[in-house]
Amino acid sequence: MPDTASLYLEAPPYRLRPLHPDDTTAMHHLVNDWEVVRMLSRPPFPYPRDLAEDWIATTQAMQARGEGYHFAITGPDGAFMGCVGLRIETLAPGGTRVGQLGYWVGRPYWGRGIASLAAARVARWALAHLDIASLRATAAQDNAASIKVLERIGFRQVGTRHQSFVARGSELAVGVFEATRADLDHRSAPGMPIDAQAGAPRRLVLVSAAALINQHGHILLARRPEGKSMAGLWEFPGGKLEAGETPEAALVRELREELGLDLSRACLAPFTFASHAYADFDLLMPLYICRRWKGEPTGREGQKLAWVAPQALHDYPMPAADLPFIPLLQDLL
Ligand SMILES: Nc1nc2c([nH]c(=O)n2[C@H]2C[C@H](O)[C@@H](COP(=O)(O)OP(=O)(O)OP(=O)(O)O)O2)c(=O)[nH]1
Ligand SMILES: [Mg+2]
Repeated sequence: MPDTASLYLEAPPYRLRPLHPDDTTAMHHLVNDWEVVRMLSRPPFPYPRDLAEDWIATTQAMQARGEGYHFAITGPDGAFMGCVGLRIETLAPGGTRVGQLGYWVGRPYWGRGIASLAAARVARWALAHLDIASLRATAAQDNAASIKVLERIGFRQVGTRHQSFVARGSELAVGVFEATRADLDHRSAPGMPIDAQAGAPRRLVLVSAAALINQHGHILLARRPEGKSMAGLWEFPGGKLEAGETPEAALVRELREELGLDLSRACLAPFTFASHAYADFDLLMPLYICRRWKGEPTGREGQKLAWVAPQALHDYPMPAADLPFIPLLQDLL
């Protein structure tokens, strides 16, 4: 299940919301169009109204079971313009969960970048809130518009295969695309040109983080919220040092801002550090152990929190820099 109750998303100037039986007429009208249907794999042409009704019911059932999330794309006036959604699939070997993304926009609304906005919004939402490692999508090789959408929002083509297209009565070659959190992070900074940092010297980012340990020997992890880089990964609470701040002062401030905790620098015991080269910066991050604080940790920035037993740390996907911490914490505890 998503870790947020809200399935009402903004993708300005458009809005996304769960599909509802009242959408049947508008949806049937827009999908029953050869130019739309021929690019979709499953619907036949002509597209009967019953199928629109069934599909809406299916999306509601999938959502209730946590198997998929499908949204109506609506205009500022509430007009129904298309759909975007994903189905969660478990890849056979290893059981990795991925989201299979799909979307379509009705012909009257083509050419406004709606699919890109809506698909990017749902992709970021899904990686931040669902337990999935990455997103997949396919696009027929003759569907240049859809391929452009995927590339624009950060998907990479990882292969090709054949898929049956019912309306066209044949198997067609489709491109298989993938996007990880890192792929989307490089595209998601609003208003920032993708190549803005090309040629700039590498940045060193200093971050202080804490392993808060409770009386049961469990460690507090926080899920990075949507809108931050690496959204959806579980981290040790903390944050960047401000100019002139010591690592301990920064951590005391961050734990107050992020978790509402009151603690003294004397409660922070240096434990180890991470030094990791990310694609676009180098991270240097001391990790402190903390066993005493005042207050009950609460996710003040909307982040989900979890107290995790040392042996379960591997079940919480973490930023690459944190992985060496896991055996060290398991040894300590
Ligand atoms: N806090 C924290 N950050 C981590 C961990 N692992 C890891 O790679 N990082 C990275 C993610 C970010 O690039 C950076 C910390 O940035 P942040 O976004 O939390 O910084 P902040 O709390 O100061 O937040 P902001 O004001 O910059 O939004 O360090 C971790 O375990 N804890
Ligand atoms: Mg932080």
